[in-house]
Amino acid sequence: MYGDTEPAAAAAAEPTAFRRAEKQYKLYKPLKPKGGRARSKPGGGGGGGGLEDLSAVVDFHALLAAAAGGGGELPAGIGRRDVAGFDLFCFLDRPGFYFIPGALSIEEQCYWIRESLKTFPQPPNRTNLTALYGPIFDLLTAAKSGKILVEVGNPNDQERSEQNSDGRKSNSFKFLEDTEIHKGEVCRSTAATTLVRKLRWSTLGLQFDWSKRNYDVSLPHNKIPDLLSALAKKMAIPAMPSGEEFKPEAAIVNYYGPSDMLGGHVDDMEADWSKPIVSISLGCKCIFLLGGKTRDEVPTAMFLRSGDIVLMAGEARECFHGVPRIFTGSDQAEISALVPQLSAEDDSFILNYIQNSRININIRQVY
Ligand SMILES: O=C(O)CCC(=O)C(=O)O
Ligand SMILES: [Fe+2]
Repeated sequence: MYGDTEPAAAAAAEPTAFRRAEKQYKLYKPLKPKGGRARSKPGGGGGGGGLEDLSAVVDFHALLAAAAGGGGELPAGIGRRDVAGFDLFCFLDRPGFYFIPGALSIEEQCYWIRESLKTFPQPPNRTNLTALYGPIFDLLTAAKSGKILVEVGNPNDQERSEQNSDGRKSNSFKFLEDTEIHKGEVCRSTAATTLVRKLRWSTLGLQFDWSKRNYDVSLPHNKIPDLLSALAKKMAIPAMPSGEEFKPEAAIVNYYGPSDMLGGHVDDMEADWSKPIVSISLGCKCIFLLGGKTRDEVPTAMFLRSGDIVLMAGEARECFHGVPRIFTGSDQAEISALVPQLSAEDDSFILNYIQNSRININIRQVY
């Protein structure tokens, strides 16, 4: 997928402006010449190359710092507003898009990072792993204690295998200690730590069905946790039609590893686009692309850092957006402030995870 074409050449070959921007910013792994050692690509950016051109990426925190230093007019097209007591940025040509820099304290960020790994993937919430393994309980606890998810039972064994809702028999999986596994008996096994790394999304509240790209209200679900609901209601205020309160009914939690990206898309499965999507960034810094109503409009690139919140309502709901790039590694991820808060023994797995990952929680009113 990565690493075979120079970014500039790859970008130029793309048919739409959005795809060109995605190619421009995505992570290019070093080229591996046949039979030789990997070498860094000239001008290719990549893991630690540092040669890529990020000068066009809007950096709202740098704008804040410049303003605090008494200088710096805002670049053309960017506004800074006080809306309902929130100090936020917007783009003059993208009504309905709001950027709230540093909306969450370090303590709040750590709380939501822990919840994203510990509570949010718990059944009945579904994750990308559910289709492969069935419901997995206590994944984080299993990962912290080095457990292994093991397939138990034989599809032809009436007693041990379980029935799916469609009547097919399927094996079930359970966590075991390494010492409990008898080689030769095990069909499939995966370390819980690997599964956490493979976690790509989980859904809270009304469950989103990715195959139908719609909400499936018949699926069992819990309501959005009260604290998350309260946070979303508060943060949605600047983008809400006046006098109305945001009703958090569903959330998608995205988990990004170093080379993961989220392709350009529009979130159009909610009934009322006047209500915002409240989108929380946690962990490693990323580039977020905000385009127009077609992929042909050139998107604006901006950095999102841990604790930033983005709101998309009204016309901005119709705009293509995506995440082409995550910055991992201590100098680029910009998460050093989280480290002291996650330095207790019990948090060591989470600290290790978040140093190479970004989590996004986006909360929606569906009806
Ligand atoms: O990760 C992000 O910041 C954006 C996520 C997003 O657009 C989505 O889940 O629909
Ligand atoms: Fe989205």
